[in-house]
Amino acid sequence: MEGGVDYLIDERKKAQFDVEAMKVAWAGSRQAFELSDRIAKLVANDPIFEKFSRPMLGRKELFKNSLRKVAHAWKLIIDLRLSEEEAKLLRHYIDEPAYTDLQWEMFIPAIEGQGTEEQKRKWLPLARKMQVIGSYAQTELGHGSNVQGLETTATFDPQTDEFVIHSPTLTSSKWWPGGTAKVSTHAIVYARLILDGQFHGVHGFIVQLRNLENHTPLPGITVGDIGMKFGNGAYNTMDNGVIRFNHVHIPRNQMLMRVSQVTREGKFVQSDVPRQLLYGTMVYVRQKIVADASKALSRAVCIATRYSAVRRQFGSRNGGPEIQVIDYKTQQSRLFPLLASAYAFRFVGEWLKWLYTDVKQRLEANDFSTLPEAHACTAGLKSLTTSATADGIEECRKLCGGHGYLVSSGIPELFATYVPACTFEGDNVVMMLQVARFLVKTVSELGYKQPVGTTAYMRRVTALMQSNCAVRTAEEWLNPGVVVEAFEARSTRMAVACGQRLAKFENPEEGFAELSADLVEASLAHCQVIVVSKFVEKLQQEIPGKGVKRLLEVLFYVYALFLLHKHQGDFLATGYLTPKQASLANDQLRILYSKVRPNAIALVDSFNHTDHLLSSILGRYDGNVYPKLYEAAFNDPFNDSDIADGIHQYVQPMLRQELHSAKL
Ligand SMILES: CCCCCCCC/C=C\CCC/C=C/C(=O)SCCNC(=O)CCNC(=O)[C@H](O)C(C)(C)COP(=O)(O)OP(=O)(O)OC[C@H]1O[C@@H](n2cnc3c(N)ncnc32)[C@H](O)[C@@H]1OP(=O)(O)O
Ligand SMILES: Cc1cc2nc3c(=O)[nH]c(=O)nc-3n(C[C@H](O)[C@H](O)[C@H](O)COP(=O)(O)OP(=O)(O)OC[C@H]3O[C@@H](n4cnc5c(N)ncnc54)[C@H](O)[C@@H]3O)c2cc1C
Repeated sequence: MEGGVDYLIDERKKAQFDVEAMKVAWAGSRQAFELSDRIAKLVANDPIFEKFSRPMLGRKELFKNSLRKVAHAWKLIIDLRLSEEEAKLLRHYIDEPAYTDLQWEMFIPAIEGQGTEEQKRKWLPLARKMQVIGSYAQTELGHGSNVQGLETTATFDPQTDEFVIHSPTLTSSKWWPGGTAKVSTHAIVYARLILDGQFHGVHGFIVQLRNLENHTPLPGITVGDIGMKFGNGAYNTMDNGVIRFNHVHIPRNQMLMRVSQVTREGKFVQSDVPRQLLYGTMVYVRQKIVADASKALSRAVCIATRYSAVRRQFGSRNGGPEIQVIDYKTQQSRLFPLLASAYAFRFVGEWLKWLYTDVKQRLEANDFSTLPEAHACTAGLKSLTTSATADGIEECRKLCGGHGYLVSSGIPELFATYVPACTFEGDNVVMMLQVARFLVKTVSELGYKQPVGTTAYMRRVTALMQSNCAVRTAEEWLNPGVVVEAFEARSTRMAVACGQRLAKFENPEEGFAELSADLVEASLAHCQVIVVSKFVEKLQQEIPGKGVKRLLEVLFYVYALFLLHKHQGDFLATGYLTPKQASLANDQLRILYSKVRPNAIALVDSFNHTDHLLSSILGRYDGNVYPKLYEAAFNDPFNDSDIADGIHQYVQPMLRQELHSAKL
């Protein structure tokens, strides 16, 4: 048999649940499913959005092609009168990082969150109609994580009622802002506010970068691209830029002034709004990144699962077919936890979106009480989900053996595009240290203040510190209460232990720095409590469709017990579990894998990914892998001719022993 078509047809027949209903559960609602299905097909059927050849293009061609796609998408948005939600889905399915990501996900949200009503009235309509194109210029050559360490200055000139934006050093050059090198006409530039020689913190300023008529940089602005990034194609469709300002004047009313204001006289006015709101755009994007993690992980898992069902190695009996690699327990123990993680991240992403919407409404009404919790959750979950997704994509590559390394598997480009998510919008370790600050504070207040929100479980600190797990059989692990309590006890014990060790330091900041590696582990444990609990909350809702809830329960246990197995050192060291109980959890995990196995293909079909989005021969819906791999090899432009450029010049002289006289 040449291809794998028959394997996937048989696999689909094994499903023990209603795949169409699972698609709805994955999408969140029937309406969400229909919307995204419609937009996915719109993109897949439009030849302008073709992306298979992307990794073969040179940088300039790649970039120009990306500009063409954006322009075509904008035309579709106008012609088809797409809503903002549909337009966002369109960008997602086009699947190409571009300046519009910054426009819609950073520039506009920054003005919405940090601008005054007057500023919003002026700038938002222009930006929403794409009459100005904006980016987010915070990071500099010398500082990214340490925002308070930024060096760009914004000095108020009372004579002209303007700010003077200046890059005083090489390291103050803005470095990384996407969309900036070649496209954006404006940027939100973060700079140190200087009034009458005094520093008043870092603030955001709307700075025009280019002439709107001819697109040339304005006087005093030096701008360019920072160079090729990791991987071919991938993030190289984006023009990440460097900007240097030489005393650039902007009107006073272009400082984003919701948090603090500068008066005509040059006086600094601090409103009741906390200064952390200046970081609000990052909170918004971190939440988006969490919601997006399941999309990226599910793509890789879909490819690896379909291919694992097609691929056969060893074990042929009496000349019969060999074993499908998906039937190897080792393959299942690597693949199925990732499949379960995709579902777990989907549900926690949905919850975080809800949390963010709630916080946003509160902030608009000047209620800042839930901001610290929102910051800790978005920072921690951004770190947890992106690290797990990046590692998961790479694991999927290995699960596909040698063919996974081919660009046509779709995995290398997915990995290269995804992996910077571990760094941008806050380095993942730096983000976990923010969670650690929040946890340390929570633990130190336990005696007199009831923890709320995602730390509410720590109200039961005494029970969680003293009681131990009661599981006696592998079957007893199939109880959501038992599983969640194990995660809560481990997290509480790790956080309290950190708190006790910190208390021994005279200088708390010194202690925090010394114990930071342990604090990051405690923060991860807390974030895992959130993911596990939100999965359970999802299962408590009504989930229609034959067998859908049962399968989601199986995936929940796979996710949680896999984590328990992976981190069993923590569970044992904190004394909540015995080695016997940890081993029983692992026994249960093996049983769960065999429950996932017949449903594996149907579970990845439920993501409803089009072949266009996957852009993968290994992950094709029809499983027709081998003929298509063979065909793609010979369609590669490198195979246009049997004799490659350079053969006559460099190889033939060697073969003929004529290298001494060859012109090299
Ligand atoms: C492939 C995935 C695709 C997903 C698609 C999504 C959309 C795509 C859109 C665009 C593509 C991405 C482009 C990338 C853009 C960028 O990367 S922009 C730059 C991002 N930069 C960062 O994230 C910098 C990280 N650093 C910081 O956030 C901060 O500097 C800090 C590390 C938090 C430290 O700040 P600072 O020194 O000022 O603060 P502290 O003294 O530590 O803390 C003071 C108190 O403030 C609290 N805090 C900090 N941050 C926040 C916040 N954001 N909100 C609320 N509160 C905050 C902190 O906890 C302290 O509180 P405490 O005093 O009570 O302890
Ligand atoms: C593809 C991409 C797109 C980007 N787009 C934008 C954009 O549009 N706009 C923008 O402004 N920026 C953008 N950035 C920049 C990005 O936000 C920063 O790179 C990021 O915030 C990390 O900061 P850094 O580079 O300074 O890392 P660093 O902080 O220098 O990190 C280096 C190492 O130091 C460690 N470290 C740093 N501080 C601490 C600490 N306190 N404790 C322990 N360890 C620490 C980190 O964990 C890391 O291992 C982009 C970056 C990338 C890769």
